[in-house]
Amino acid sequence: MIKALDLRYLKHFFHYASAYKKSAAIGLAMLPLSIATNLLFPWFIIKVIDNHLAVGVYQGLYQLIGLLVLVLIMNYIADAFYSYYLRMVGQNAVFDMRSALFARILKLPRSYFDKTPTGVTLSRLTGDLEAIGESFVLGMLGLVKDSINTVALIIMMAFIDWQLTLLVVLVFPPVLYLTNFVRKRLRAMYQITRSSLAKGTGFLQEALLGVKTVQLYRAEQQVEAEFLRYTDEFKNAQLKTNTYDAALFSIITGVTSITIGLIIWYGSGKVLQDALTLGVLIAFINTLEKVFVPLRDFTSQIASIQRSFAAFDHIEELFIEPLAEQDRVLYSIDEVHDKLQRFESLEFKNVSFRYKPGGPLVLNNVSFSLRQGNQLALVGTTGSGKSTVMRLIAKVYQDYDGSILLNGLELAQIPTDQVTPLFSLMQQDVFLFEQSIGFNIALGKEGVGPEQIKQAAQYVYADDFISAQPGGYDLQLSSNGGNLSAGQTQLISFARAVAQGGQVMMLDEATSSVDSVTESLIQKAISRLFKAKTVIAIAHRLSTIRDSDQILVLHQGQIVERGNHDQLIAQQGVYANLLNEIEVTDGEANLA
Ligand SMILES: Nc1ncnc2c1ncn2[C@@H]1O[C@H](COP(=O)(O)OP(=O)(O)OP(=O)(O)O)[C@@H](O)[C@H]1O
Repeated sequence: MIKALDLRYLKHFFHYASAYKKSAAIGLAMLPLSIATNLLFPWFIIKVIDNHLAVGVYQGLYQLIGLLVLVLIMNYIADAFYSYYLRMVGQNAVFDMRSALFARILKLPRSYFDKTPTGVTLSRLTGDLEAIGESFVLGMLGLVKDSINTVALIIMMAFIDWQLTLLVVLVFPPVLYLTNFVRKRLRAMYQITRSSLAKGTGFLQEALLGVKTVQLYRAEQQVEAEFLRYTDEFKNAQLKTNTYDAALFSIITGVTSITIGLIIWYGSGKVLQDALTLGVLIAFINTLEKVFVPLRDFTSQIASIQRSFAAFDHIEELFIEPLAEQDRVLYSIDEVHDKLQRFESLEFKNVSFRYKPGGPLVLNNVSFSLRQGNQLALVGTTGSGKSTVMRLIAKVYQDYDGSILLNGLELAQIPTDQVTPLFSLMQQDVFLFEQSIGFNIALGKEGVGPEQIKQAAQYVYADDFISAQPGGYDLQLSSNGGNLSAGQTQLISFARAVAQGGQVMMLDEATSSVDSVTESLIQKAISRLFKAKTVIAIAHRLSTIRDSDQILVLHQGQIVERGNHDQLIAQQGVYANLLNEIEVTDGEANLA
């Protein structure tokens, strides 16, 4: 009943469960005990009725009942241990799977995050894994125990009376056919519920992250309507699955009742003809309940397992999503380690790039070079490809055409962890975690102590404002630096880049204007960096551009002009036009 495809999904689950073999062994060892004690029960009924009650012999009856109670207690204990240990294994496996998946997600390439909404990934790690922990583990435990119990009980019933057993067994094929029929529809429905739940969670997360914007623009009703659209999809799919579940449950219950009625009718006739003892008939009816209850439960167990297979589908997608450096031919660390101790040069040779196969060319035949100690500015209209150049250097995307040489080595073939220490990046769209200022400055740099954090902040003139905060470097930031001004956020981003300690500073200058005091601090920090480091800057400030050795003017992914400020002004081309469009703020010019 479980397809080969499904078994492939289970591979990961069993891999993680195999770490808990001991507990699994204890749990499984309880199964034979549970089944044996279960089988003994009808035997006791036959003995009590036929040897004692029906013939009026009380001698030995109490001992028999005592034994019966003992067997029942053992049955309960075996069942409890079976569930406890195997559930523990299941939950531990799910816990380990979540940790492994989270670690894996952190290593996925940016293209994965481009195509997958955050909420979808979030719901994989929460809802889908919970579905596996609950639906799969509990469903499986019940299914395994009930299946073995049912087969054992049927064999025992056949020994007691094969004709009555045949009557029972004849009902099985249509019941199983029906179960399978509904099961297929249920699986499709569970797919829809799980993916609409994921989309809804994604939307919820985005709306909560952007709640300040929603309130500011009075977009509450619009956002609420959108959320209802997602919940409606989920609700409708859920209602359909409930209908299938309920239909299946009542059909099986009906079939059970009819079969029990037939057995009573047929069995009573045999008892009256002395072809069957009363004890056997009562034991038979009692056992029948034990066979049909699991048969009925099979459907809900299977439904539960179906639910988890939809979740396994999603989890498997995460397991097979290629990692950033998977299947790439890389230099060995020994080959490149010594060559990358110092930044010497970076060269783009006819580099072209598209974000998606078949998508538009975002960089088209870009060539330039940068030597140690130089400052390179990238300017151009919005969408011209400036950030893309930075992303390629930072190895955020690696599938470029042409060649990018770092110290003469092909960038795509250098393991990322050998490249990143050379570069420090100051992002325009900085993300600050709800942690201390110190944590945010030292992000990703283990071993950076308070002294170095302070030095980094001093370097970019951020120390004064940080020290003036209540708690100083220990001030806890609210969501994405909500308790800081835009300028302060930029200064922290700047300090973060300096704390990274890279030899090449990549600056993605913010376009948003800040107050004049912060602006002058940023200017001072940039000119300090220009004197000390190799810099690649996406430049919007005229001062940054003017101080650069080389300016590349990008337009629709191509370098249309290059040179220093004076040379480009003299050309009276695109650059000069761009400068004409500048917005003059407080005597300082910014390129839009
Ligand atoms: N993740 C992405 N997936 C697909 N296309 C993208 C992606 N990121 C950027 N683009 C596209 O690539 C082009 C260049 O984008 P890029 O961010 O490099 O421009 P930019 O010059 O830095 O612009 P800006 O000055 O506005 O930041 C744009 O047309 C943009 O729409």
